[in-house]
Amino acid sequence: MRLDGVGRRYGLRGDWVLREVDLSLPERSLVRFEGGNGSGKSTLLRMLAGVETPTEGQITGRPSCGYVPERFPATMPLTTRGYLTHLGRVHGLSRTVAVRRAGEWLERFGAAGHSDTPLSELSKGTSQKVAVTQALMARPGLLVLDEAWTGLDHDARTVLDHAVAERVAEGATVVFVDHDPGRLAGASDAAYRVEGGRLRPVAEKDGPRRRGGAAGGGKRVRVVAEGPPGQPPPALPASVIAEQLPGGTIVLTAPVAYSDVLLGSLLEQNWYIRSVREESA
Ligand SMILES: Nc1ncnc2c1ncn2[C@@H]1O[C@H](COP(=O)(O)OP(=O)(O)OP(=O)(O)O)[C@@H](O)[C@H]1O
Repeated sequence: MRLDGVGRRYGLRGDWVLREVDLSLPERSLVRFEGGNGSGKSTLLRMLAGVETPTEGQITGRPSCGYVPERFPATMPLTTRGYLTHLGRVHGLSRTVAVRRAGEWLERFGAAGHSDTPLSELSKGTSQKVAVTQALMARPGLLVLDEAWTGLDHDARTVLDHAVAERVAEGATVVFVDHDPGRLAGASDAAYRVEGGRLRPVAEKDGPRRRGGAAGGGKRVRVVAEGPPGQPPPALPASVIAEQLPGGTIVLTAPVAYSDVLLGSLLEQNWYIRSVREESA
């Protein structure tokens, strides 16, 4: 997906919120946006999600998109299940698959007990779980998360971290804004700051340690694994470093957020895990 000369202002004579944004968002990558209040982060994410059109410039190559807006409009007269089934259908899922996926995600987020609750009666946190679920259900190629962790309890935040890692490992582009600078630390492949109506890359804080790396340190896991003869390692996000040793052994270092997904995909492809160790940043 690409942005070329993208700009946005509200109204014909309004000030430009953003201008001259040129940006490439590769597949299988996690990209962080930061900036002060009112700098234009949500405006940028709305354009990425396609719910708002740039005033100038072009966005091309947008894959199917799941979007968690900063404020979730829980005003429809539907139950959680009814709403998620409806949204799943909008995203092109069959009714059966939509019901199943909604159930699975609500279970993961610890909100399965609220399937029959009207949206208007949900607590703020549960409502946020529904907002995140509707974005994840259709396994989108682009996931846009605007402060999506806000309001979630600790366990649900961890589930969302893992869900992000799963999407990236499956080849999606995930873009996010979060007020916590430690969110998904070390896992981002790129980071940008919105300031003064412009977008600029954030310099790496930990040097050229990681290929494709970006801002943030963060804990990493080191996995030593042996693959079936001749089999290449699974496709991995750029923030996972793979070092191939003679004899089919591979040493992978990955952000902690990716550890479950990484181990899962190695085991699925019949790799033998020799050791897993946490490394400090
Ligand atoms: N629908 C709108 N109509 C007019 N102005 C808008 C609209 N949406 C956003 N703006 C203006 O655009 C600017 C950027 O807002 P935006 O919400 O994108 O910032 P943000 O970086 O996400 O802020 P925050 O961190 O506070 O959420 C602000 O000056 C805001 O007032």
